[in-house]
Amino acid sequence: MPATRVVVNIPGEDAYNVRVGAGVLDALGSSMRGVPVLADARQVLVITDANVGPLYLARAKASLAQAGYRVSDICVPAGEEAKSLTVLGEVLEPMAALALERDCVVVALGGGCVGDLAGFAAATYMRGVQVVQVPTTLLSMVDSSVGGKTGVNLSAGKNLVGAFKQPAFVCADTEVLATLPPREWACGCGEVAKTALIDGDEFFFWLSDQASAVVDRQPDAVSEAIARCVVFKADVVAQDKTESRGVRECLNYGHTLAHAIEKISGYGTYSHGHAVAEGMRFAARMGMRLADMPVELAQAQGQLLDDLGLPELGWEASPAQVLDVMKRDKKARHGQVRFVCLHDVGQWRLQDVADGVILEELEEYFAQKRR
Ligand SMILES: NC(=O)c1ccc[n+]([C@@H]2O[C@H](COP(=O)([O-])OP(=O)(O)OC[C@H]3O[C@@H](n4cnc5c(N)ncnc54)[C@H](O)[C@@H]3O)[C@@H](O)[C@H]2O)c1
Ligand SMILES: O=C(O)C(=O)C[C@@H](O)[C@H](O)[C@H](O)COP(=O)(O)O
Ligand SMILES: [Zn+2]
Repeated sequence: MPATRVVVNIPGEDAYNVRVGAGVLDALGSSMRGVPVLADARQVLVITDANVGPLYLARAKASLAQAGYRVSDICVPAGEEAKSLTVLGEVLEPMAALALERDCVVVALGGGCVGDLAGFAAATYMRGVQVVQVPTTLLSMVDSSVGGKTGVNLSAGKNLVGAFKQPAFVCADTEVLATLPPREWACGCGEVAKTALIDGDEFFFWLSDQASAVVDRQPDAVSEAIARCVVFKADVVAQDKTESRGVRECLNYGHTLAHAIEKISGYGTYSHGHAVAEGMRFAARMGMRLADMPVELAQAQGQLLDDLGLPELGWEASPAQVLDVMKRDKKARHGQVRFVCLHDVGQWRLQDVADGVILEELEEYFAQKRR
């Protein structure tokens, strides 16, 4: 299957390409030379993690060196451990020690954790240098590498510090997905399902039909799922780059509970995508109670998640603690938690939910798990 290209054209930003295809990693350097803001750069810093580095760093570096870049690299811990202020410091100090100048380029080679950390390092080093995202997980190809949200976690909650920093280029080599463990595959499917549900009927029915092909990693289905997600996300971000116009919040469907699950259970216990899937199931409770979500839609969503290998999670916490963490969510206003609720596929609204209602629904949700 030939590589595909999606152009992300956000007002006020340089347009950038998302290149998706088998083997595109080997053309990373030459592709970057074709991007005007990267063409004259000399220094490249590749940031990767302890799992991805041994698998793909040599290939990335060879391609970059062949294109004439002087390449250094830094390896960070795998997973959420990398998304901390401590690790951010452990990246920024060596950047200065390497004497990287303002025209250097940071290349994020890894999943969403590397991408969020490296993007934030690029946003802050010398007040901002270019970043190229090279996503290596399904989740990062369908979601995190595009749109410019970067950042790290605080002990109070997920992604509580960060910056909007659009990449100059995104290089998604679908071949590297072959080494992705099954848990991480399902995790990516969580964000694919989210995107289909907020996009509309066409994507939702396609995904419902193709769920087993996606689970089995059939190349055509996987490439199509990635392309559909990127096209949709690019359109949303182009309308609302900084989530300030009431459009981008849709990408947060399922995330109100998801981020609470991730924080309370200890980052990394449940993957982000599994938490998002659970969060969509919980958001359906809110949707049915407060936002005209038909029960049939909640059932269809549940079926899709089951079919994608995302069963309900067996986690538990005190409702009061969950509510407390939810109040740190970036969608909350004046202490009021707000959920993205669906009233049809592709039709959503941001719903204020009273504390008492959240507590009641959490009680019932946990009670149902115990039955
Ligand atoms: N910025 C955004 O818009 C955005 C969007 C969605 C999610 N996120 C964030 O992304 C993070 C999750 O990203 P993720 O699911 O990619 O997790 P991740 O980065 O932790 O990667 C998952 C695991 O797979 C390993 N891995 C990565 N690529 C591999 C490969 N090709 N072969 C073998 N192993 C590989 C990693 O080392 C890690 O252990 C969360 O922190 C989430 O908050 C950000
Ligand atoms: O790009 C966005 O916008 C998203 O909300 C995508 C989400 O999948 C992603 O998890 C994001 O990091 C969540 O953002 P946050 O602002 O709630 O931290
Ligand atoms: Zn997410």
